[in-house]
Amino acid sequence: MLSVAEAQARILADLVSTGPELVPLADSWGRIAAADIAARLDNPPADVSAMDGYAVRAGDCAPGGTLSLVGESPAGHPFPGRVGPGETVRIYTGSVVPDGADAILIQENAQEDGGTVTVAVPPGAGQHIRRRGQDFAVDQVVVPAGRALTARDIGLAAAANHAWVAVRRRPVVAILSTGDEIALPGDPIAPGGIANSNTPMLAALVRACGGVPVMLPSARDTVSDIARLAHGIETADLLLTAGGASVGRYDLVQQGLERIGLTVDFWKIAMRPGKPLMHGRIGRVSVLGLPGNPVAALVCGLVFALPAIRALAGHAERSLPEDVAILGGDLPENDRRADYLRATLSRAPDGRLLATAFSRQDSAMLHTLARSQALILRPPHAPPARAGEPCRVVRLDMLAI
Ligand SMILES: Nc1nc2c(c(=O)[nH]1)N[C@H]1C(S)=C(S)[C@@H](COP(=O)(O)OP(=O)(O)OC[C@H]3O[C@@H](n4cnc5c(N)ncnc54)[C@H](O)[C@@H]3O)O[C@H]1N2
Ligand code: MOO
Repeated sequence: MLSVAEAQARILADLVSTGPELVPLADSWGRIAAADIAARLDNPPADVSAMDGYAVRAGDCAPGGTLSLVGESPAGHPFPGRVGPGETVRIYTGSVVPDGADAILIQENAQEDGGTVTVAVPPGAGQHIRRRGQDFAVDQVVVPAGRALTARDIGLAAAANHAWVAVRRRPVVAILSTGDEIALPGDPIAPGGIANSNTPMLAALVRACGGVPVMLPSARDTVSDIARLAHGIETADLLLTAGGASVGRYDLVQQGLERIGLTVDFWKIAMRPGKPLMHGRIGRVSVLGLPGNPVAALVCGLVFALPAIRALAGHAERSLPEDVAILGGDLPENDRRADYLRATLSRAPDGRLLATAFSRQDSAMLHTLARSQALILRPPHAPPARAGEPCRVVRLDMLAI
């Protein structure tokens, strides 16, 4: 069986990011920059005042001295002249500093009377002046390609004079759940039936990764129904299936998809939950066959679909947030499958992060999954571990998934 790292590498190996599209800057939140965004101007575009007061020549200012007021520089209306010896110009926060001036005398430290300004406390040279380009300079990259735009990036790109930005097209991810027993949530559940939790859960995961989920109707456990529902999948960027991945008589996802051209890259990995994971391709579309047990579907979704969707979306950051914690309880020796244990997080008295695994790790138990703040990572063949020992965790509490 393949290791988790090998499986991840093979899934990512041939994924190509989607192409760019232009969107209005204000609509670009959470989108992935398709190219570096470079400043179209210096910011500030000129030397400007950081305070309301008077533009002066610092050398002319002495306590009790007077200056002659020769004009005004309101924001957006720069003073056209020059501040000569013994002169000053009224100025405001954000206004352009006139030529000749080299400091701002704040108005609390001055007294204006007619055409004269009396200095109470002189400013130091350069004081209260924001220099041209001190925030960023023209042509400087302010948002690098591959970054998911935040509100702060949008403010920055706007300041850099961009109205539109090139972002990656969101990858379209089709989701196909299989199983005679599954019904739409809210519908009557027949005897032996179960509400379909995987499809809406995976759709939310896709959306959180920056993709556009397309929820296909669920397939019955027949080769023909699976092939029928996945027909035409070539227009998607990725197909996620859930269920029918294991070895039972009715686990028919591979056979169903083979009818429409699936070639399998690998099947089964050394991971718990998630052993029957399958990866393959139908034409240009990558296929991830997730196990049906909902916890296995979601954990495999995090470990394999998340980096794949982020790669398709052109996201520079593809890995899950990890941390080191100390174990809140003893753990037994592990077998050959990498284990992902649902756990809560708290703080030990010394402030260290404490990860405590739920006692039951059945991969059908969604309630413990929803309550988990972390997944404790147990490498294959890990020896028994005692409470207080360090462990690696995936920080589910840092993912809005
Ligand atoms: N003899 C063996 N049996 C199993 C093995 C094995 O190696 N040998 N592997 C086990 C592991 S590990 C897993 S995980 C499951 C995966 O099975 P499938 O992917 O074939 O999933 P199903 O059999 O279709 O369903 C499993 C379970 O999950 C429920 N389910 C399925 N789809 C949904 C859905 N959309 N929403 C909610 N619940 C769903 C389904 O009713 C089953 O209870 O196989 C083990 N068996
Ligand atoms: O993926 Mo299965 O859940 O390992 O039980």
